[in-house]
Amino acid sequence: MIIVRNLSKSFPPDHEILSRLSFQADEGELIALIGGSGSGKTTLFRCLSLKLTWDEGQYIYKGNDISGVRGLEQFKLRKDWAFLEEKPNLNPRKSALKNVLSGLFFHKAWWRILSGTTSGDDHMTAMDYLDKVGLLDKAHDPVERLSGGEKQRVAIAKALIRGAKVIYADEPISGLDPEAALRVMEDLKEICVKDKVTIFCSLHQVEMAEKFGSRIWGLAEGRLVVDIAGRRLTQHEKNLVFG
Ligand SMILES: Nc1ncnc2c1ncn2[C@@H]1O[C@H](COP(=O)(O)OP(=O)(O)OP(=O)(O)O)[C@@H](O)[C@H]1O
Repeated sequence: MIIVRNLSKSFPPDHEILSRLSFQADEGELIALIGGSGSGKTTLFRCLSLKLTWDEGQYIYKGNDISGVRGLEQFKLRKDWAFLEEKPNLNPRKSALKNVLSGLFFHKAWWRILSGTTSGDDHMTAMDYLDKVGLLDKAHDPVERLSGGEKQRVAIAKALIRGAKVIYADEPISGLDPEAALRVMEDLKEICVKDKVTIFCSLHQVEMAEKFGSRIWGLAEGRLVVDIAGRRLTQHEKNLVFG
């Protein structure tokens, strides 16, 4: 589904962050990305979601070479992708339901956008996605009253209602208590398996990567030093990633 060859990215004046990365990611995979602080995990996700331009490299998505796409083509592609930030990008004063529905903005008829109305079908679909992430009973609560893990799960439901085929989750469980972290990871895993969404998930906790990753990538000094099927890492592999 995604093939990348020789992706490089530097920041001025001469700070190379990603160095000739090559990999493949298939539909329905949960790729757990581990690496020390500053190893380039966020930069990699921002490059893959075309939020950052690439210095070099070839990018194949669903069989099409999208290296260097711009403008409308880039906009269309980005509709396939969702970016989950460590602090979810939600409107705190609006309800969980309204936040999920806002994911449909680009799918709505113009008159519904202007009138601020929602169809019954959209409403039911949003409720279905909230149910999927276990938040049906919080649908009408303002997001500012939800816990960190619940906010993250609202963001997941919003990504799903948009029809995201690929989700970049940048440290989605950072700062969550163990139980909330587990629930977020279980939701992400389930949508990989059931909805065949491909998820890239950066994590600081190696055990979470081992438990949930169908693949584990390790990034160190701009290079992909580990690329294995999900399992316990050997001490040697941990040393490669964390030094
Ligand atoms: N816009 C930018 N301009 C210059 N340098 C940047 C920019 N964005 C990131 N960097 C640098 O790139 C390096 C990698 O940053 P990045 O945020 O990708 O790392 P990370 O692995 O996600 O780190 P962490 O785990 O701490 O979040 C860091 O040294 C950072 O300072």
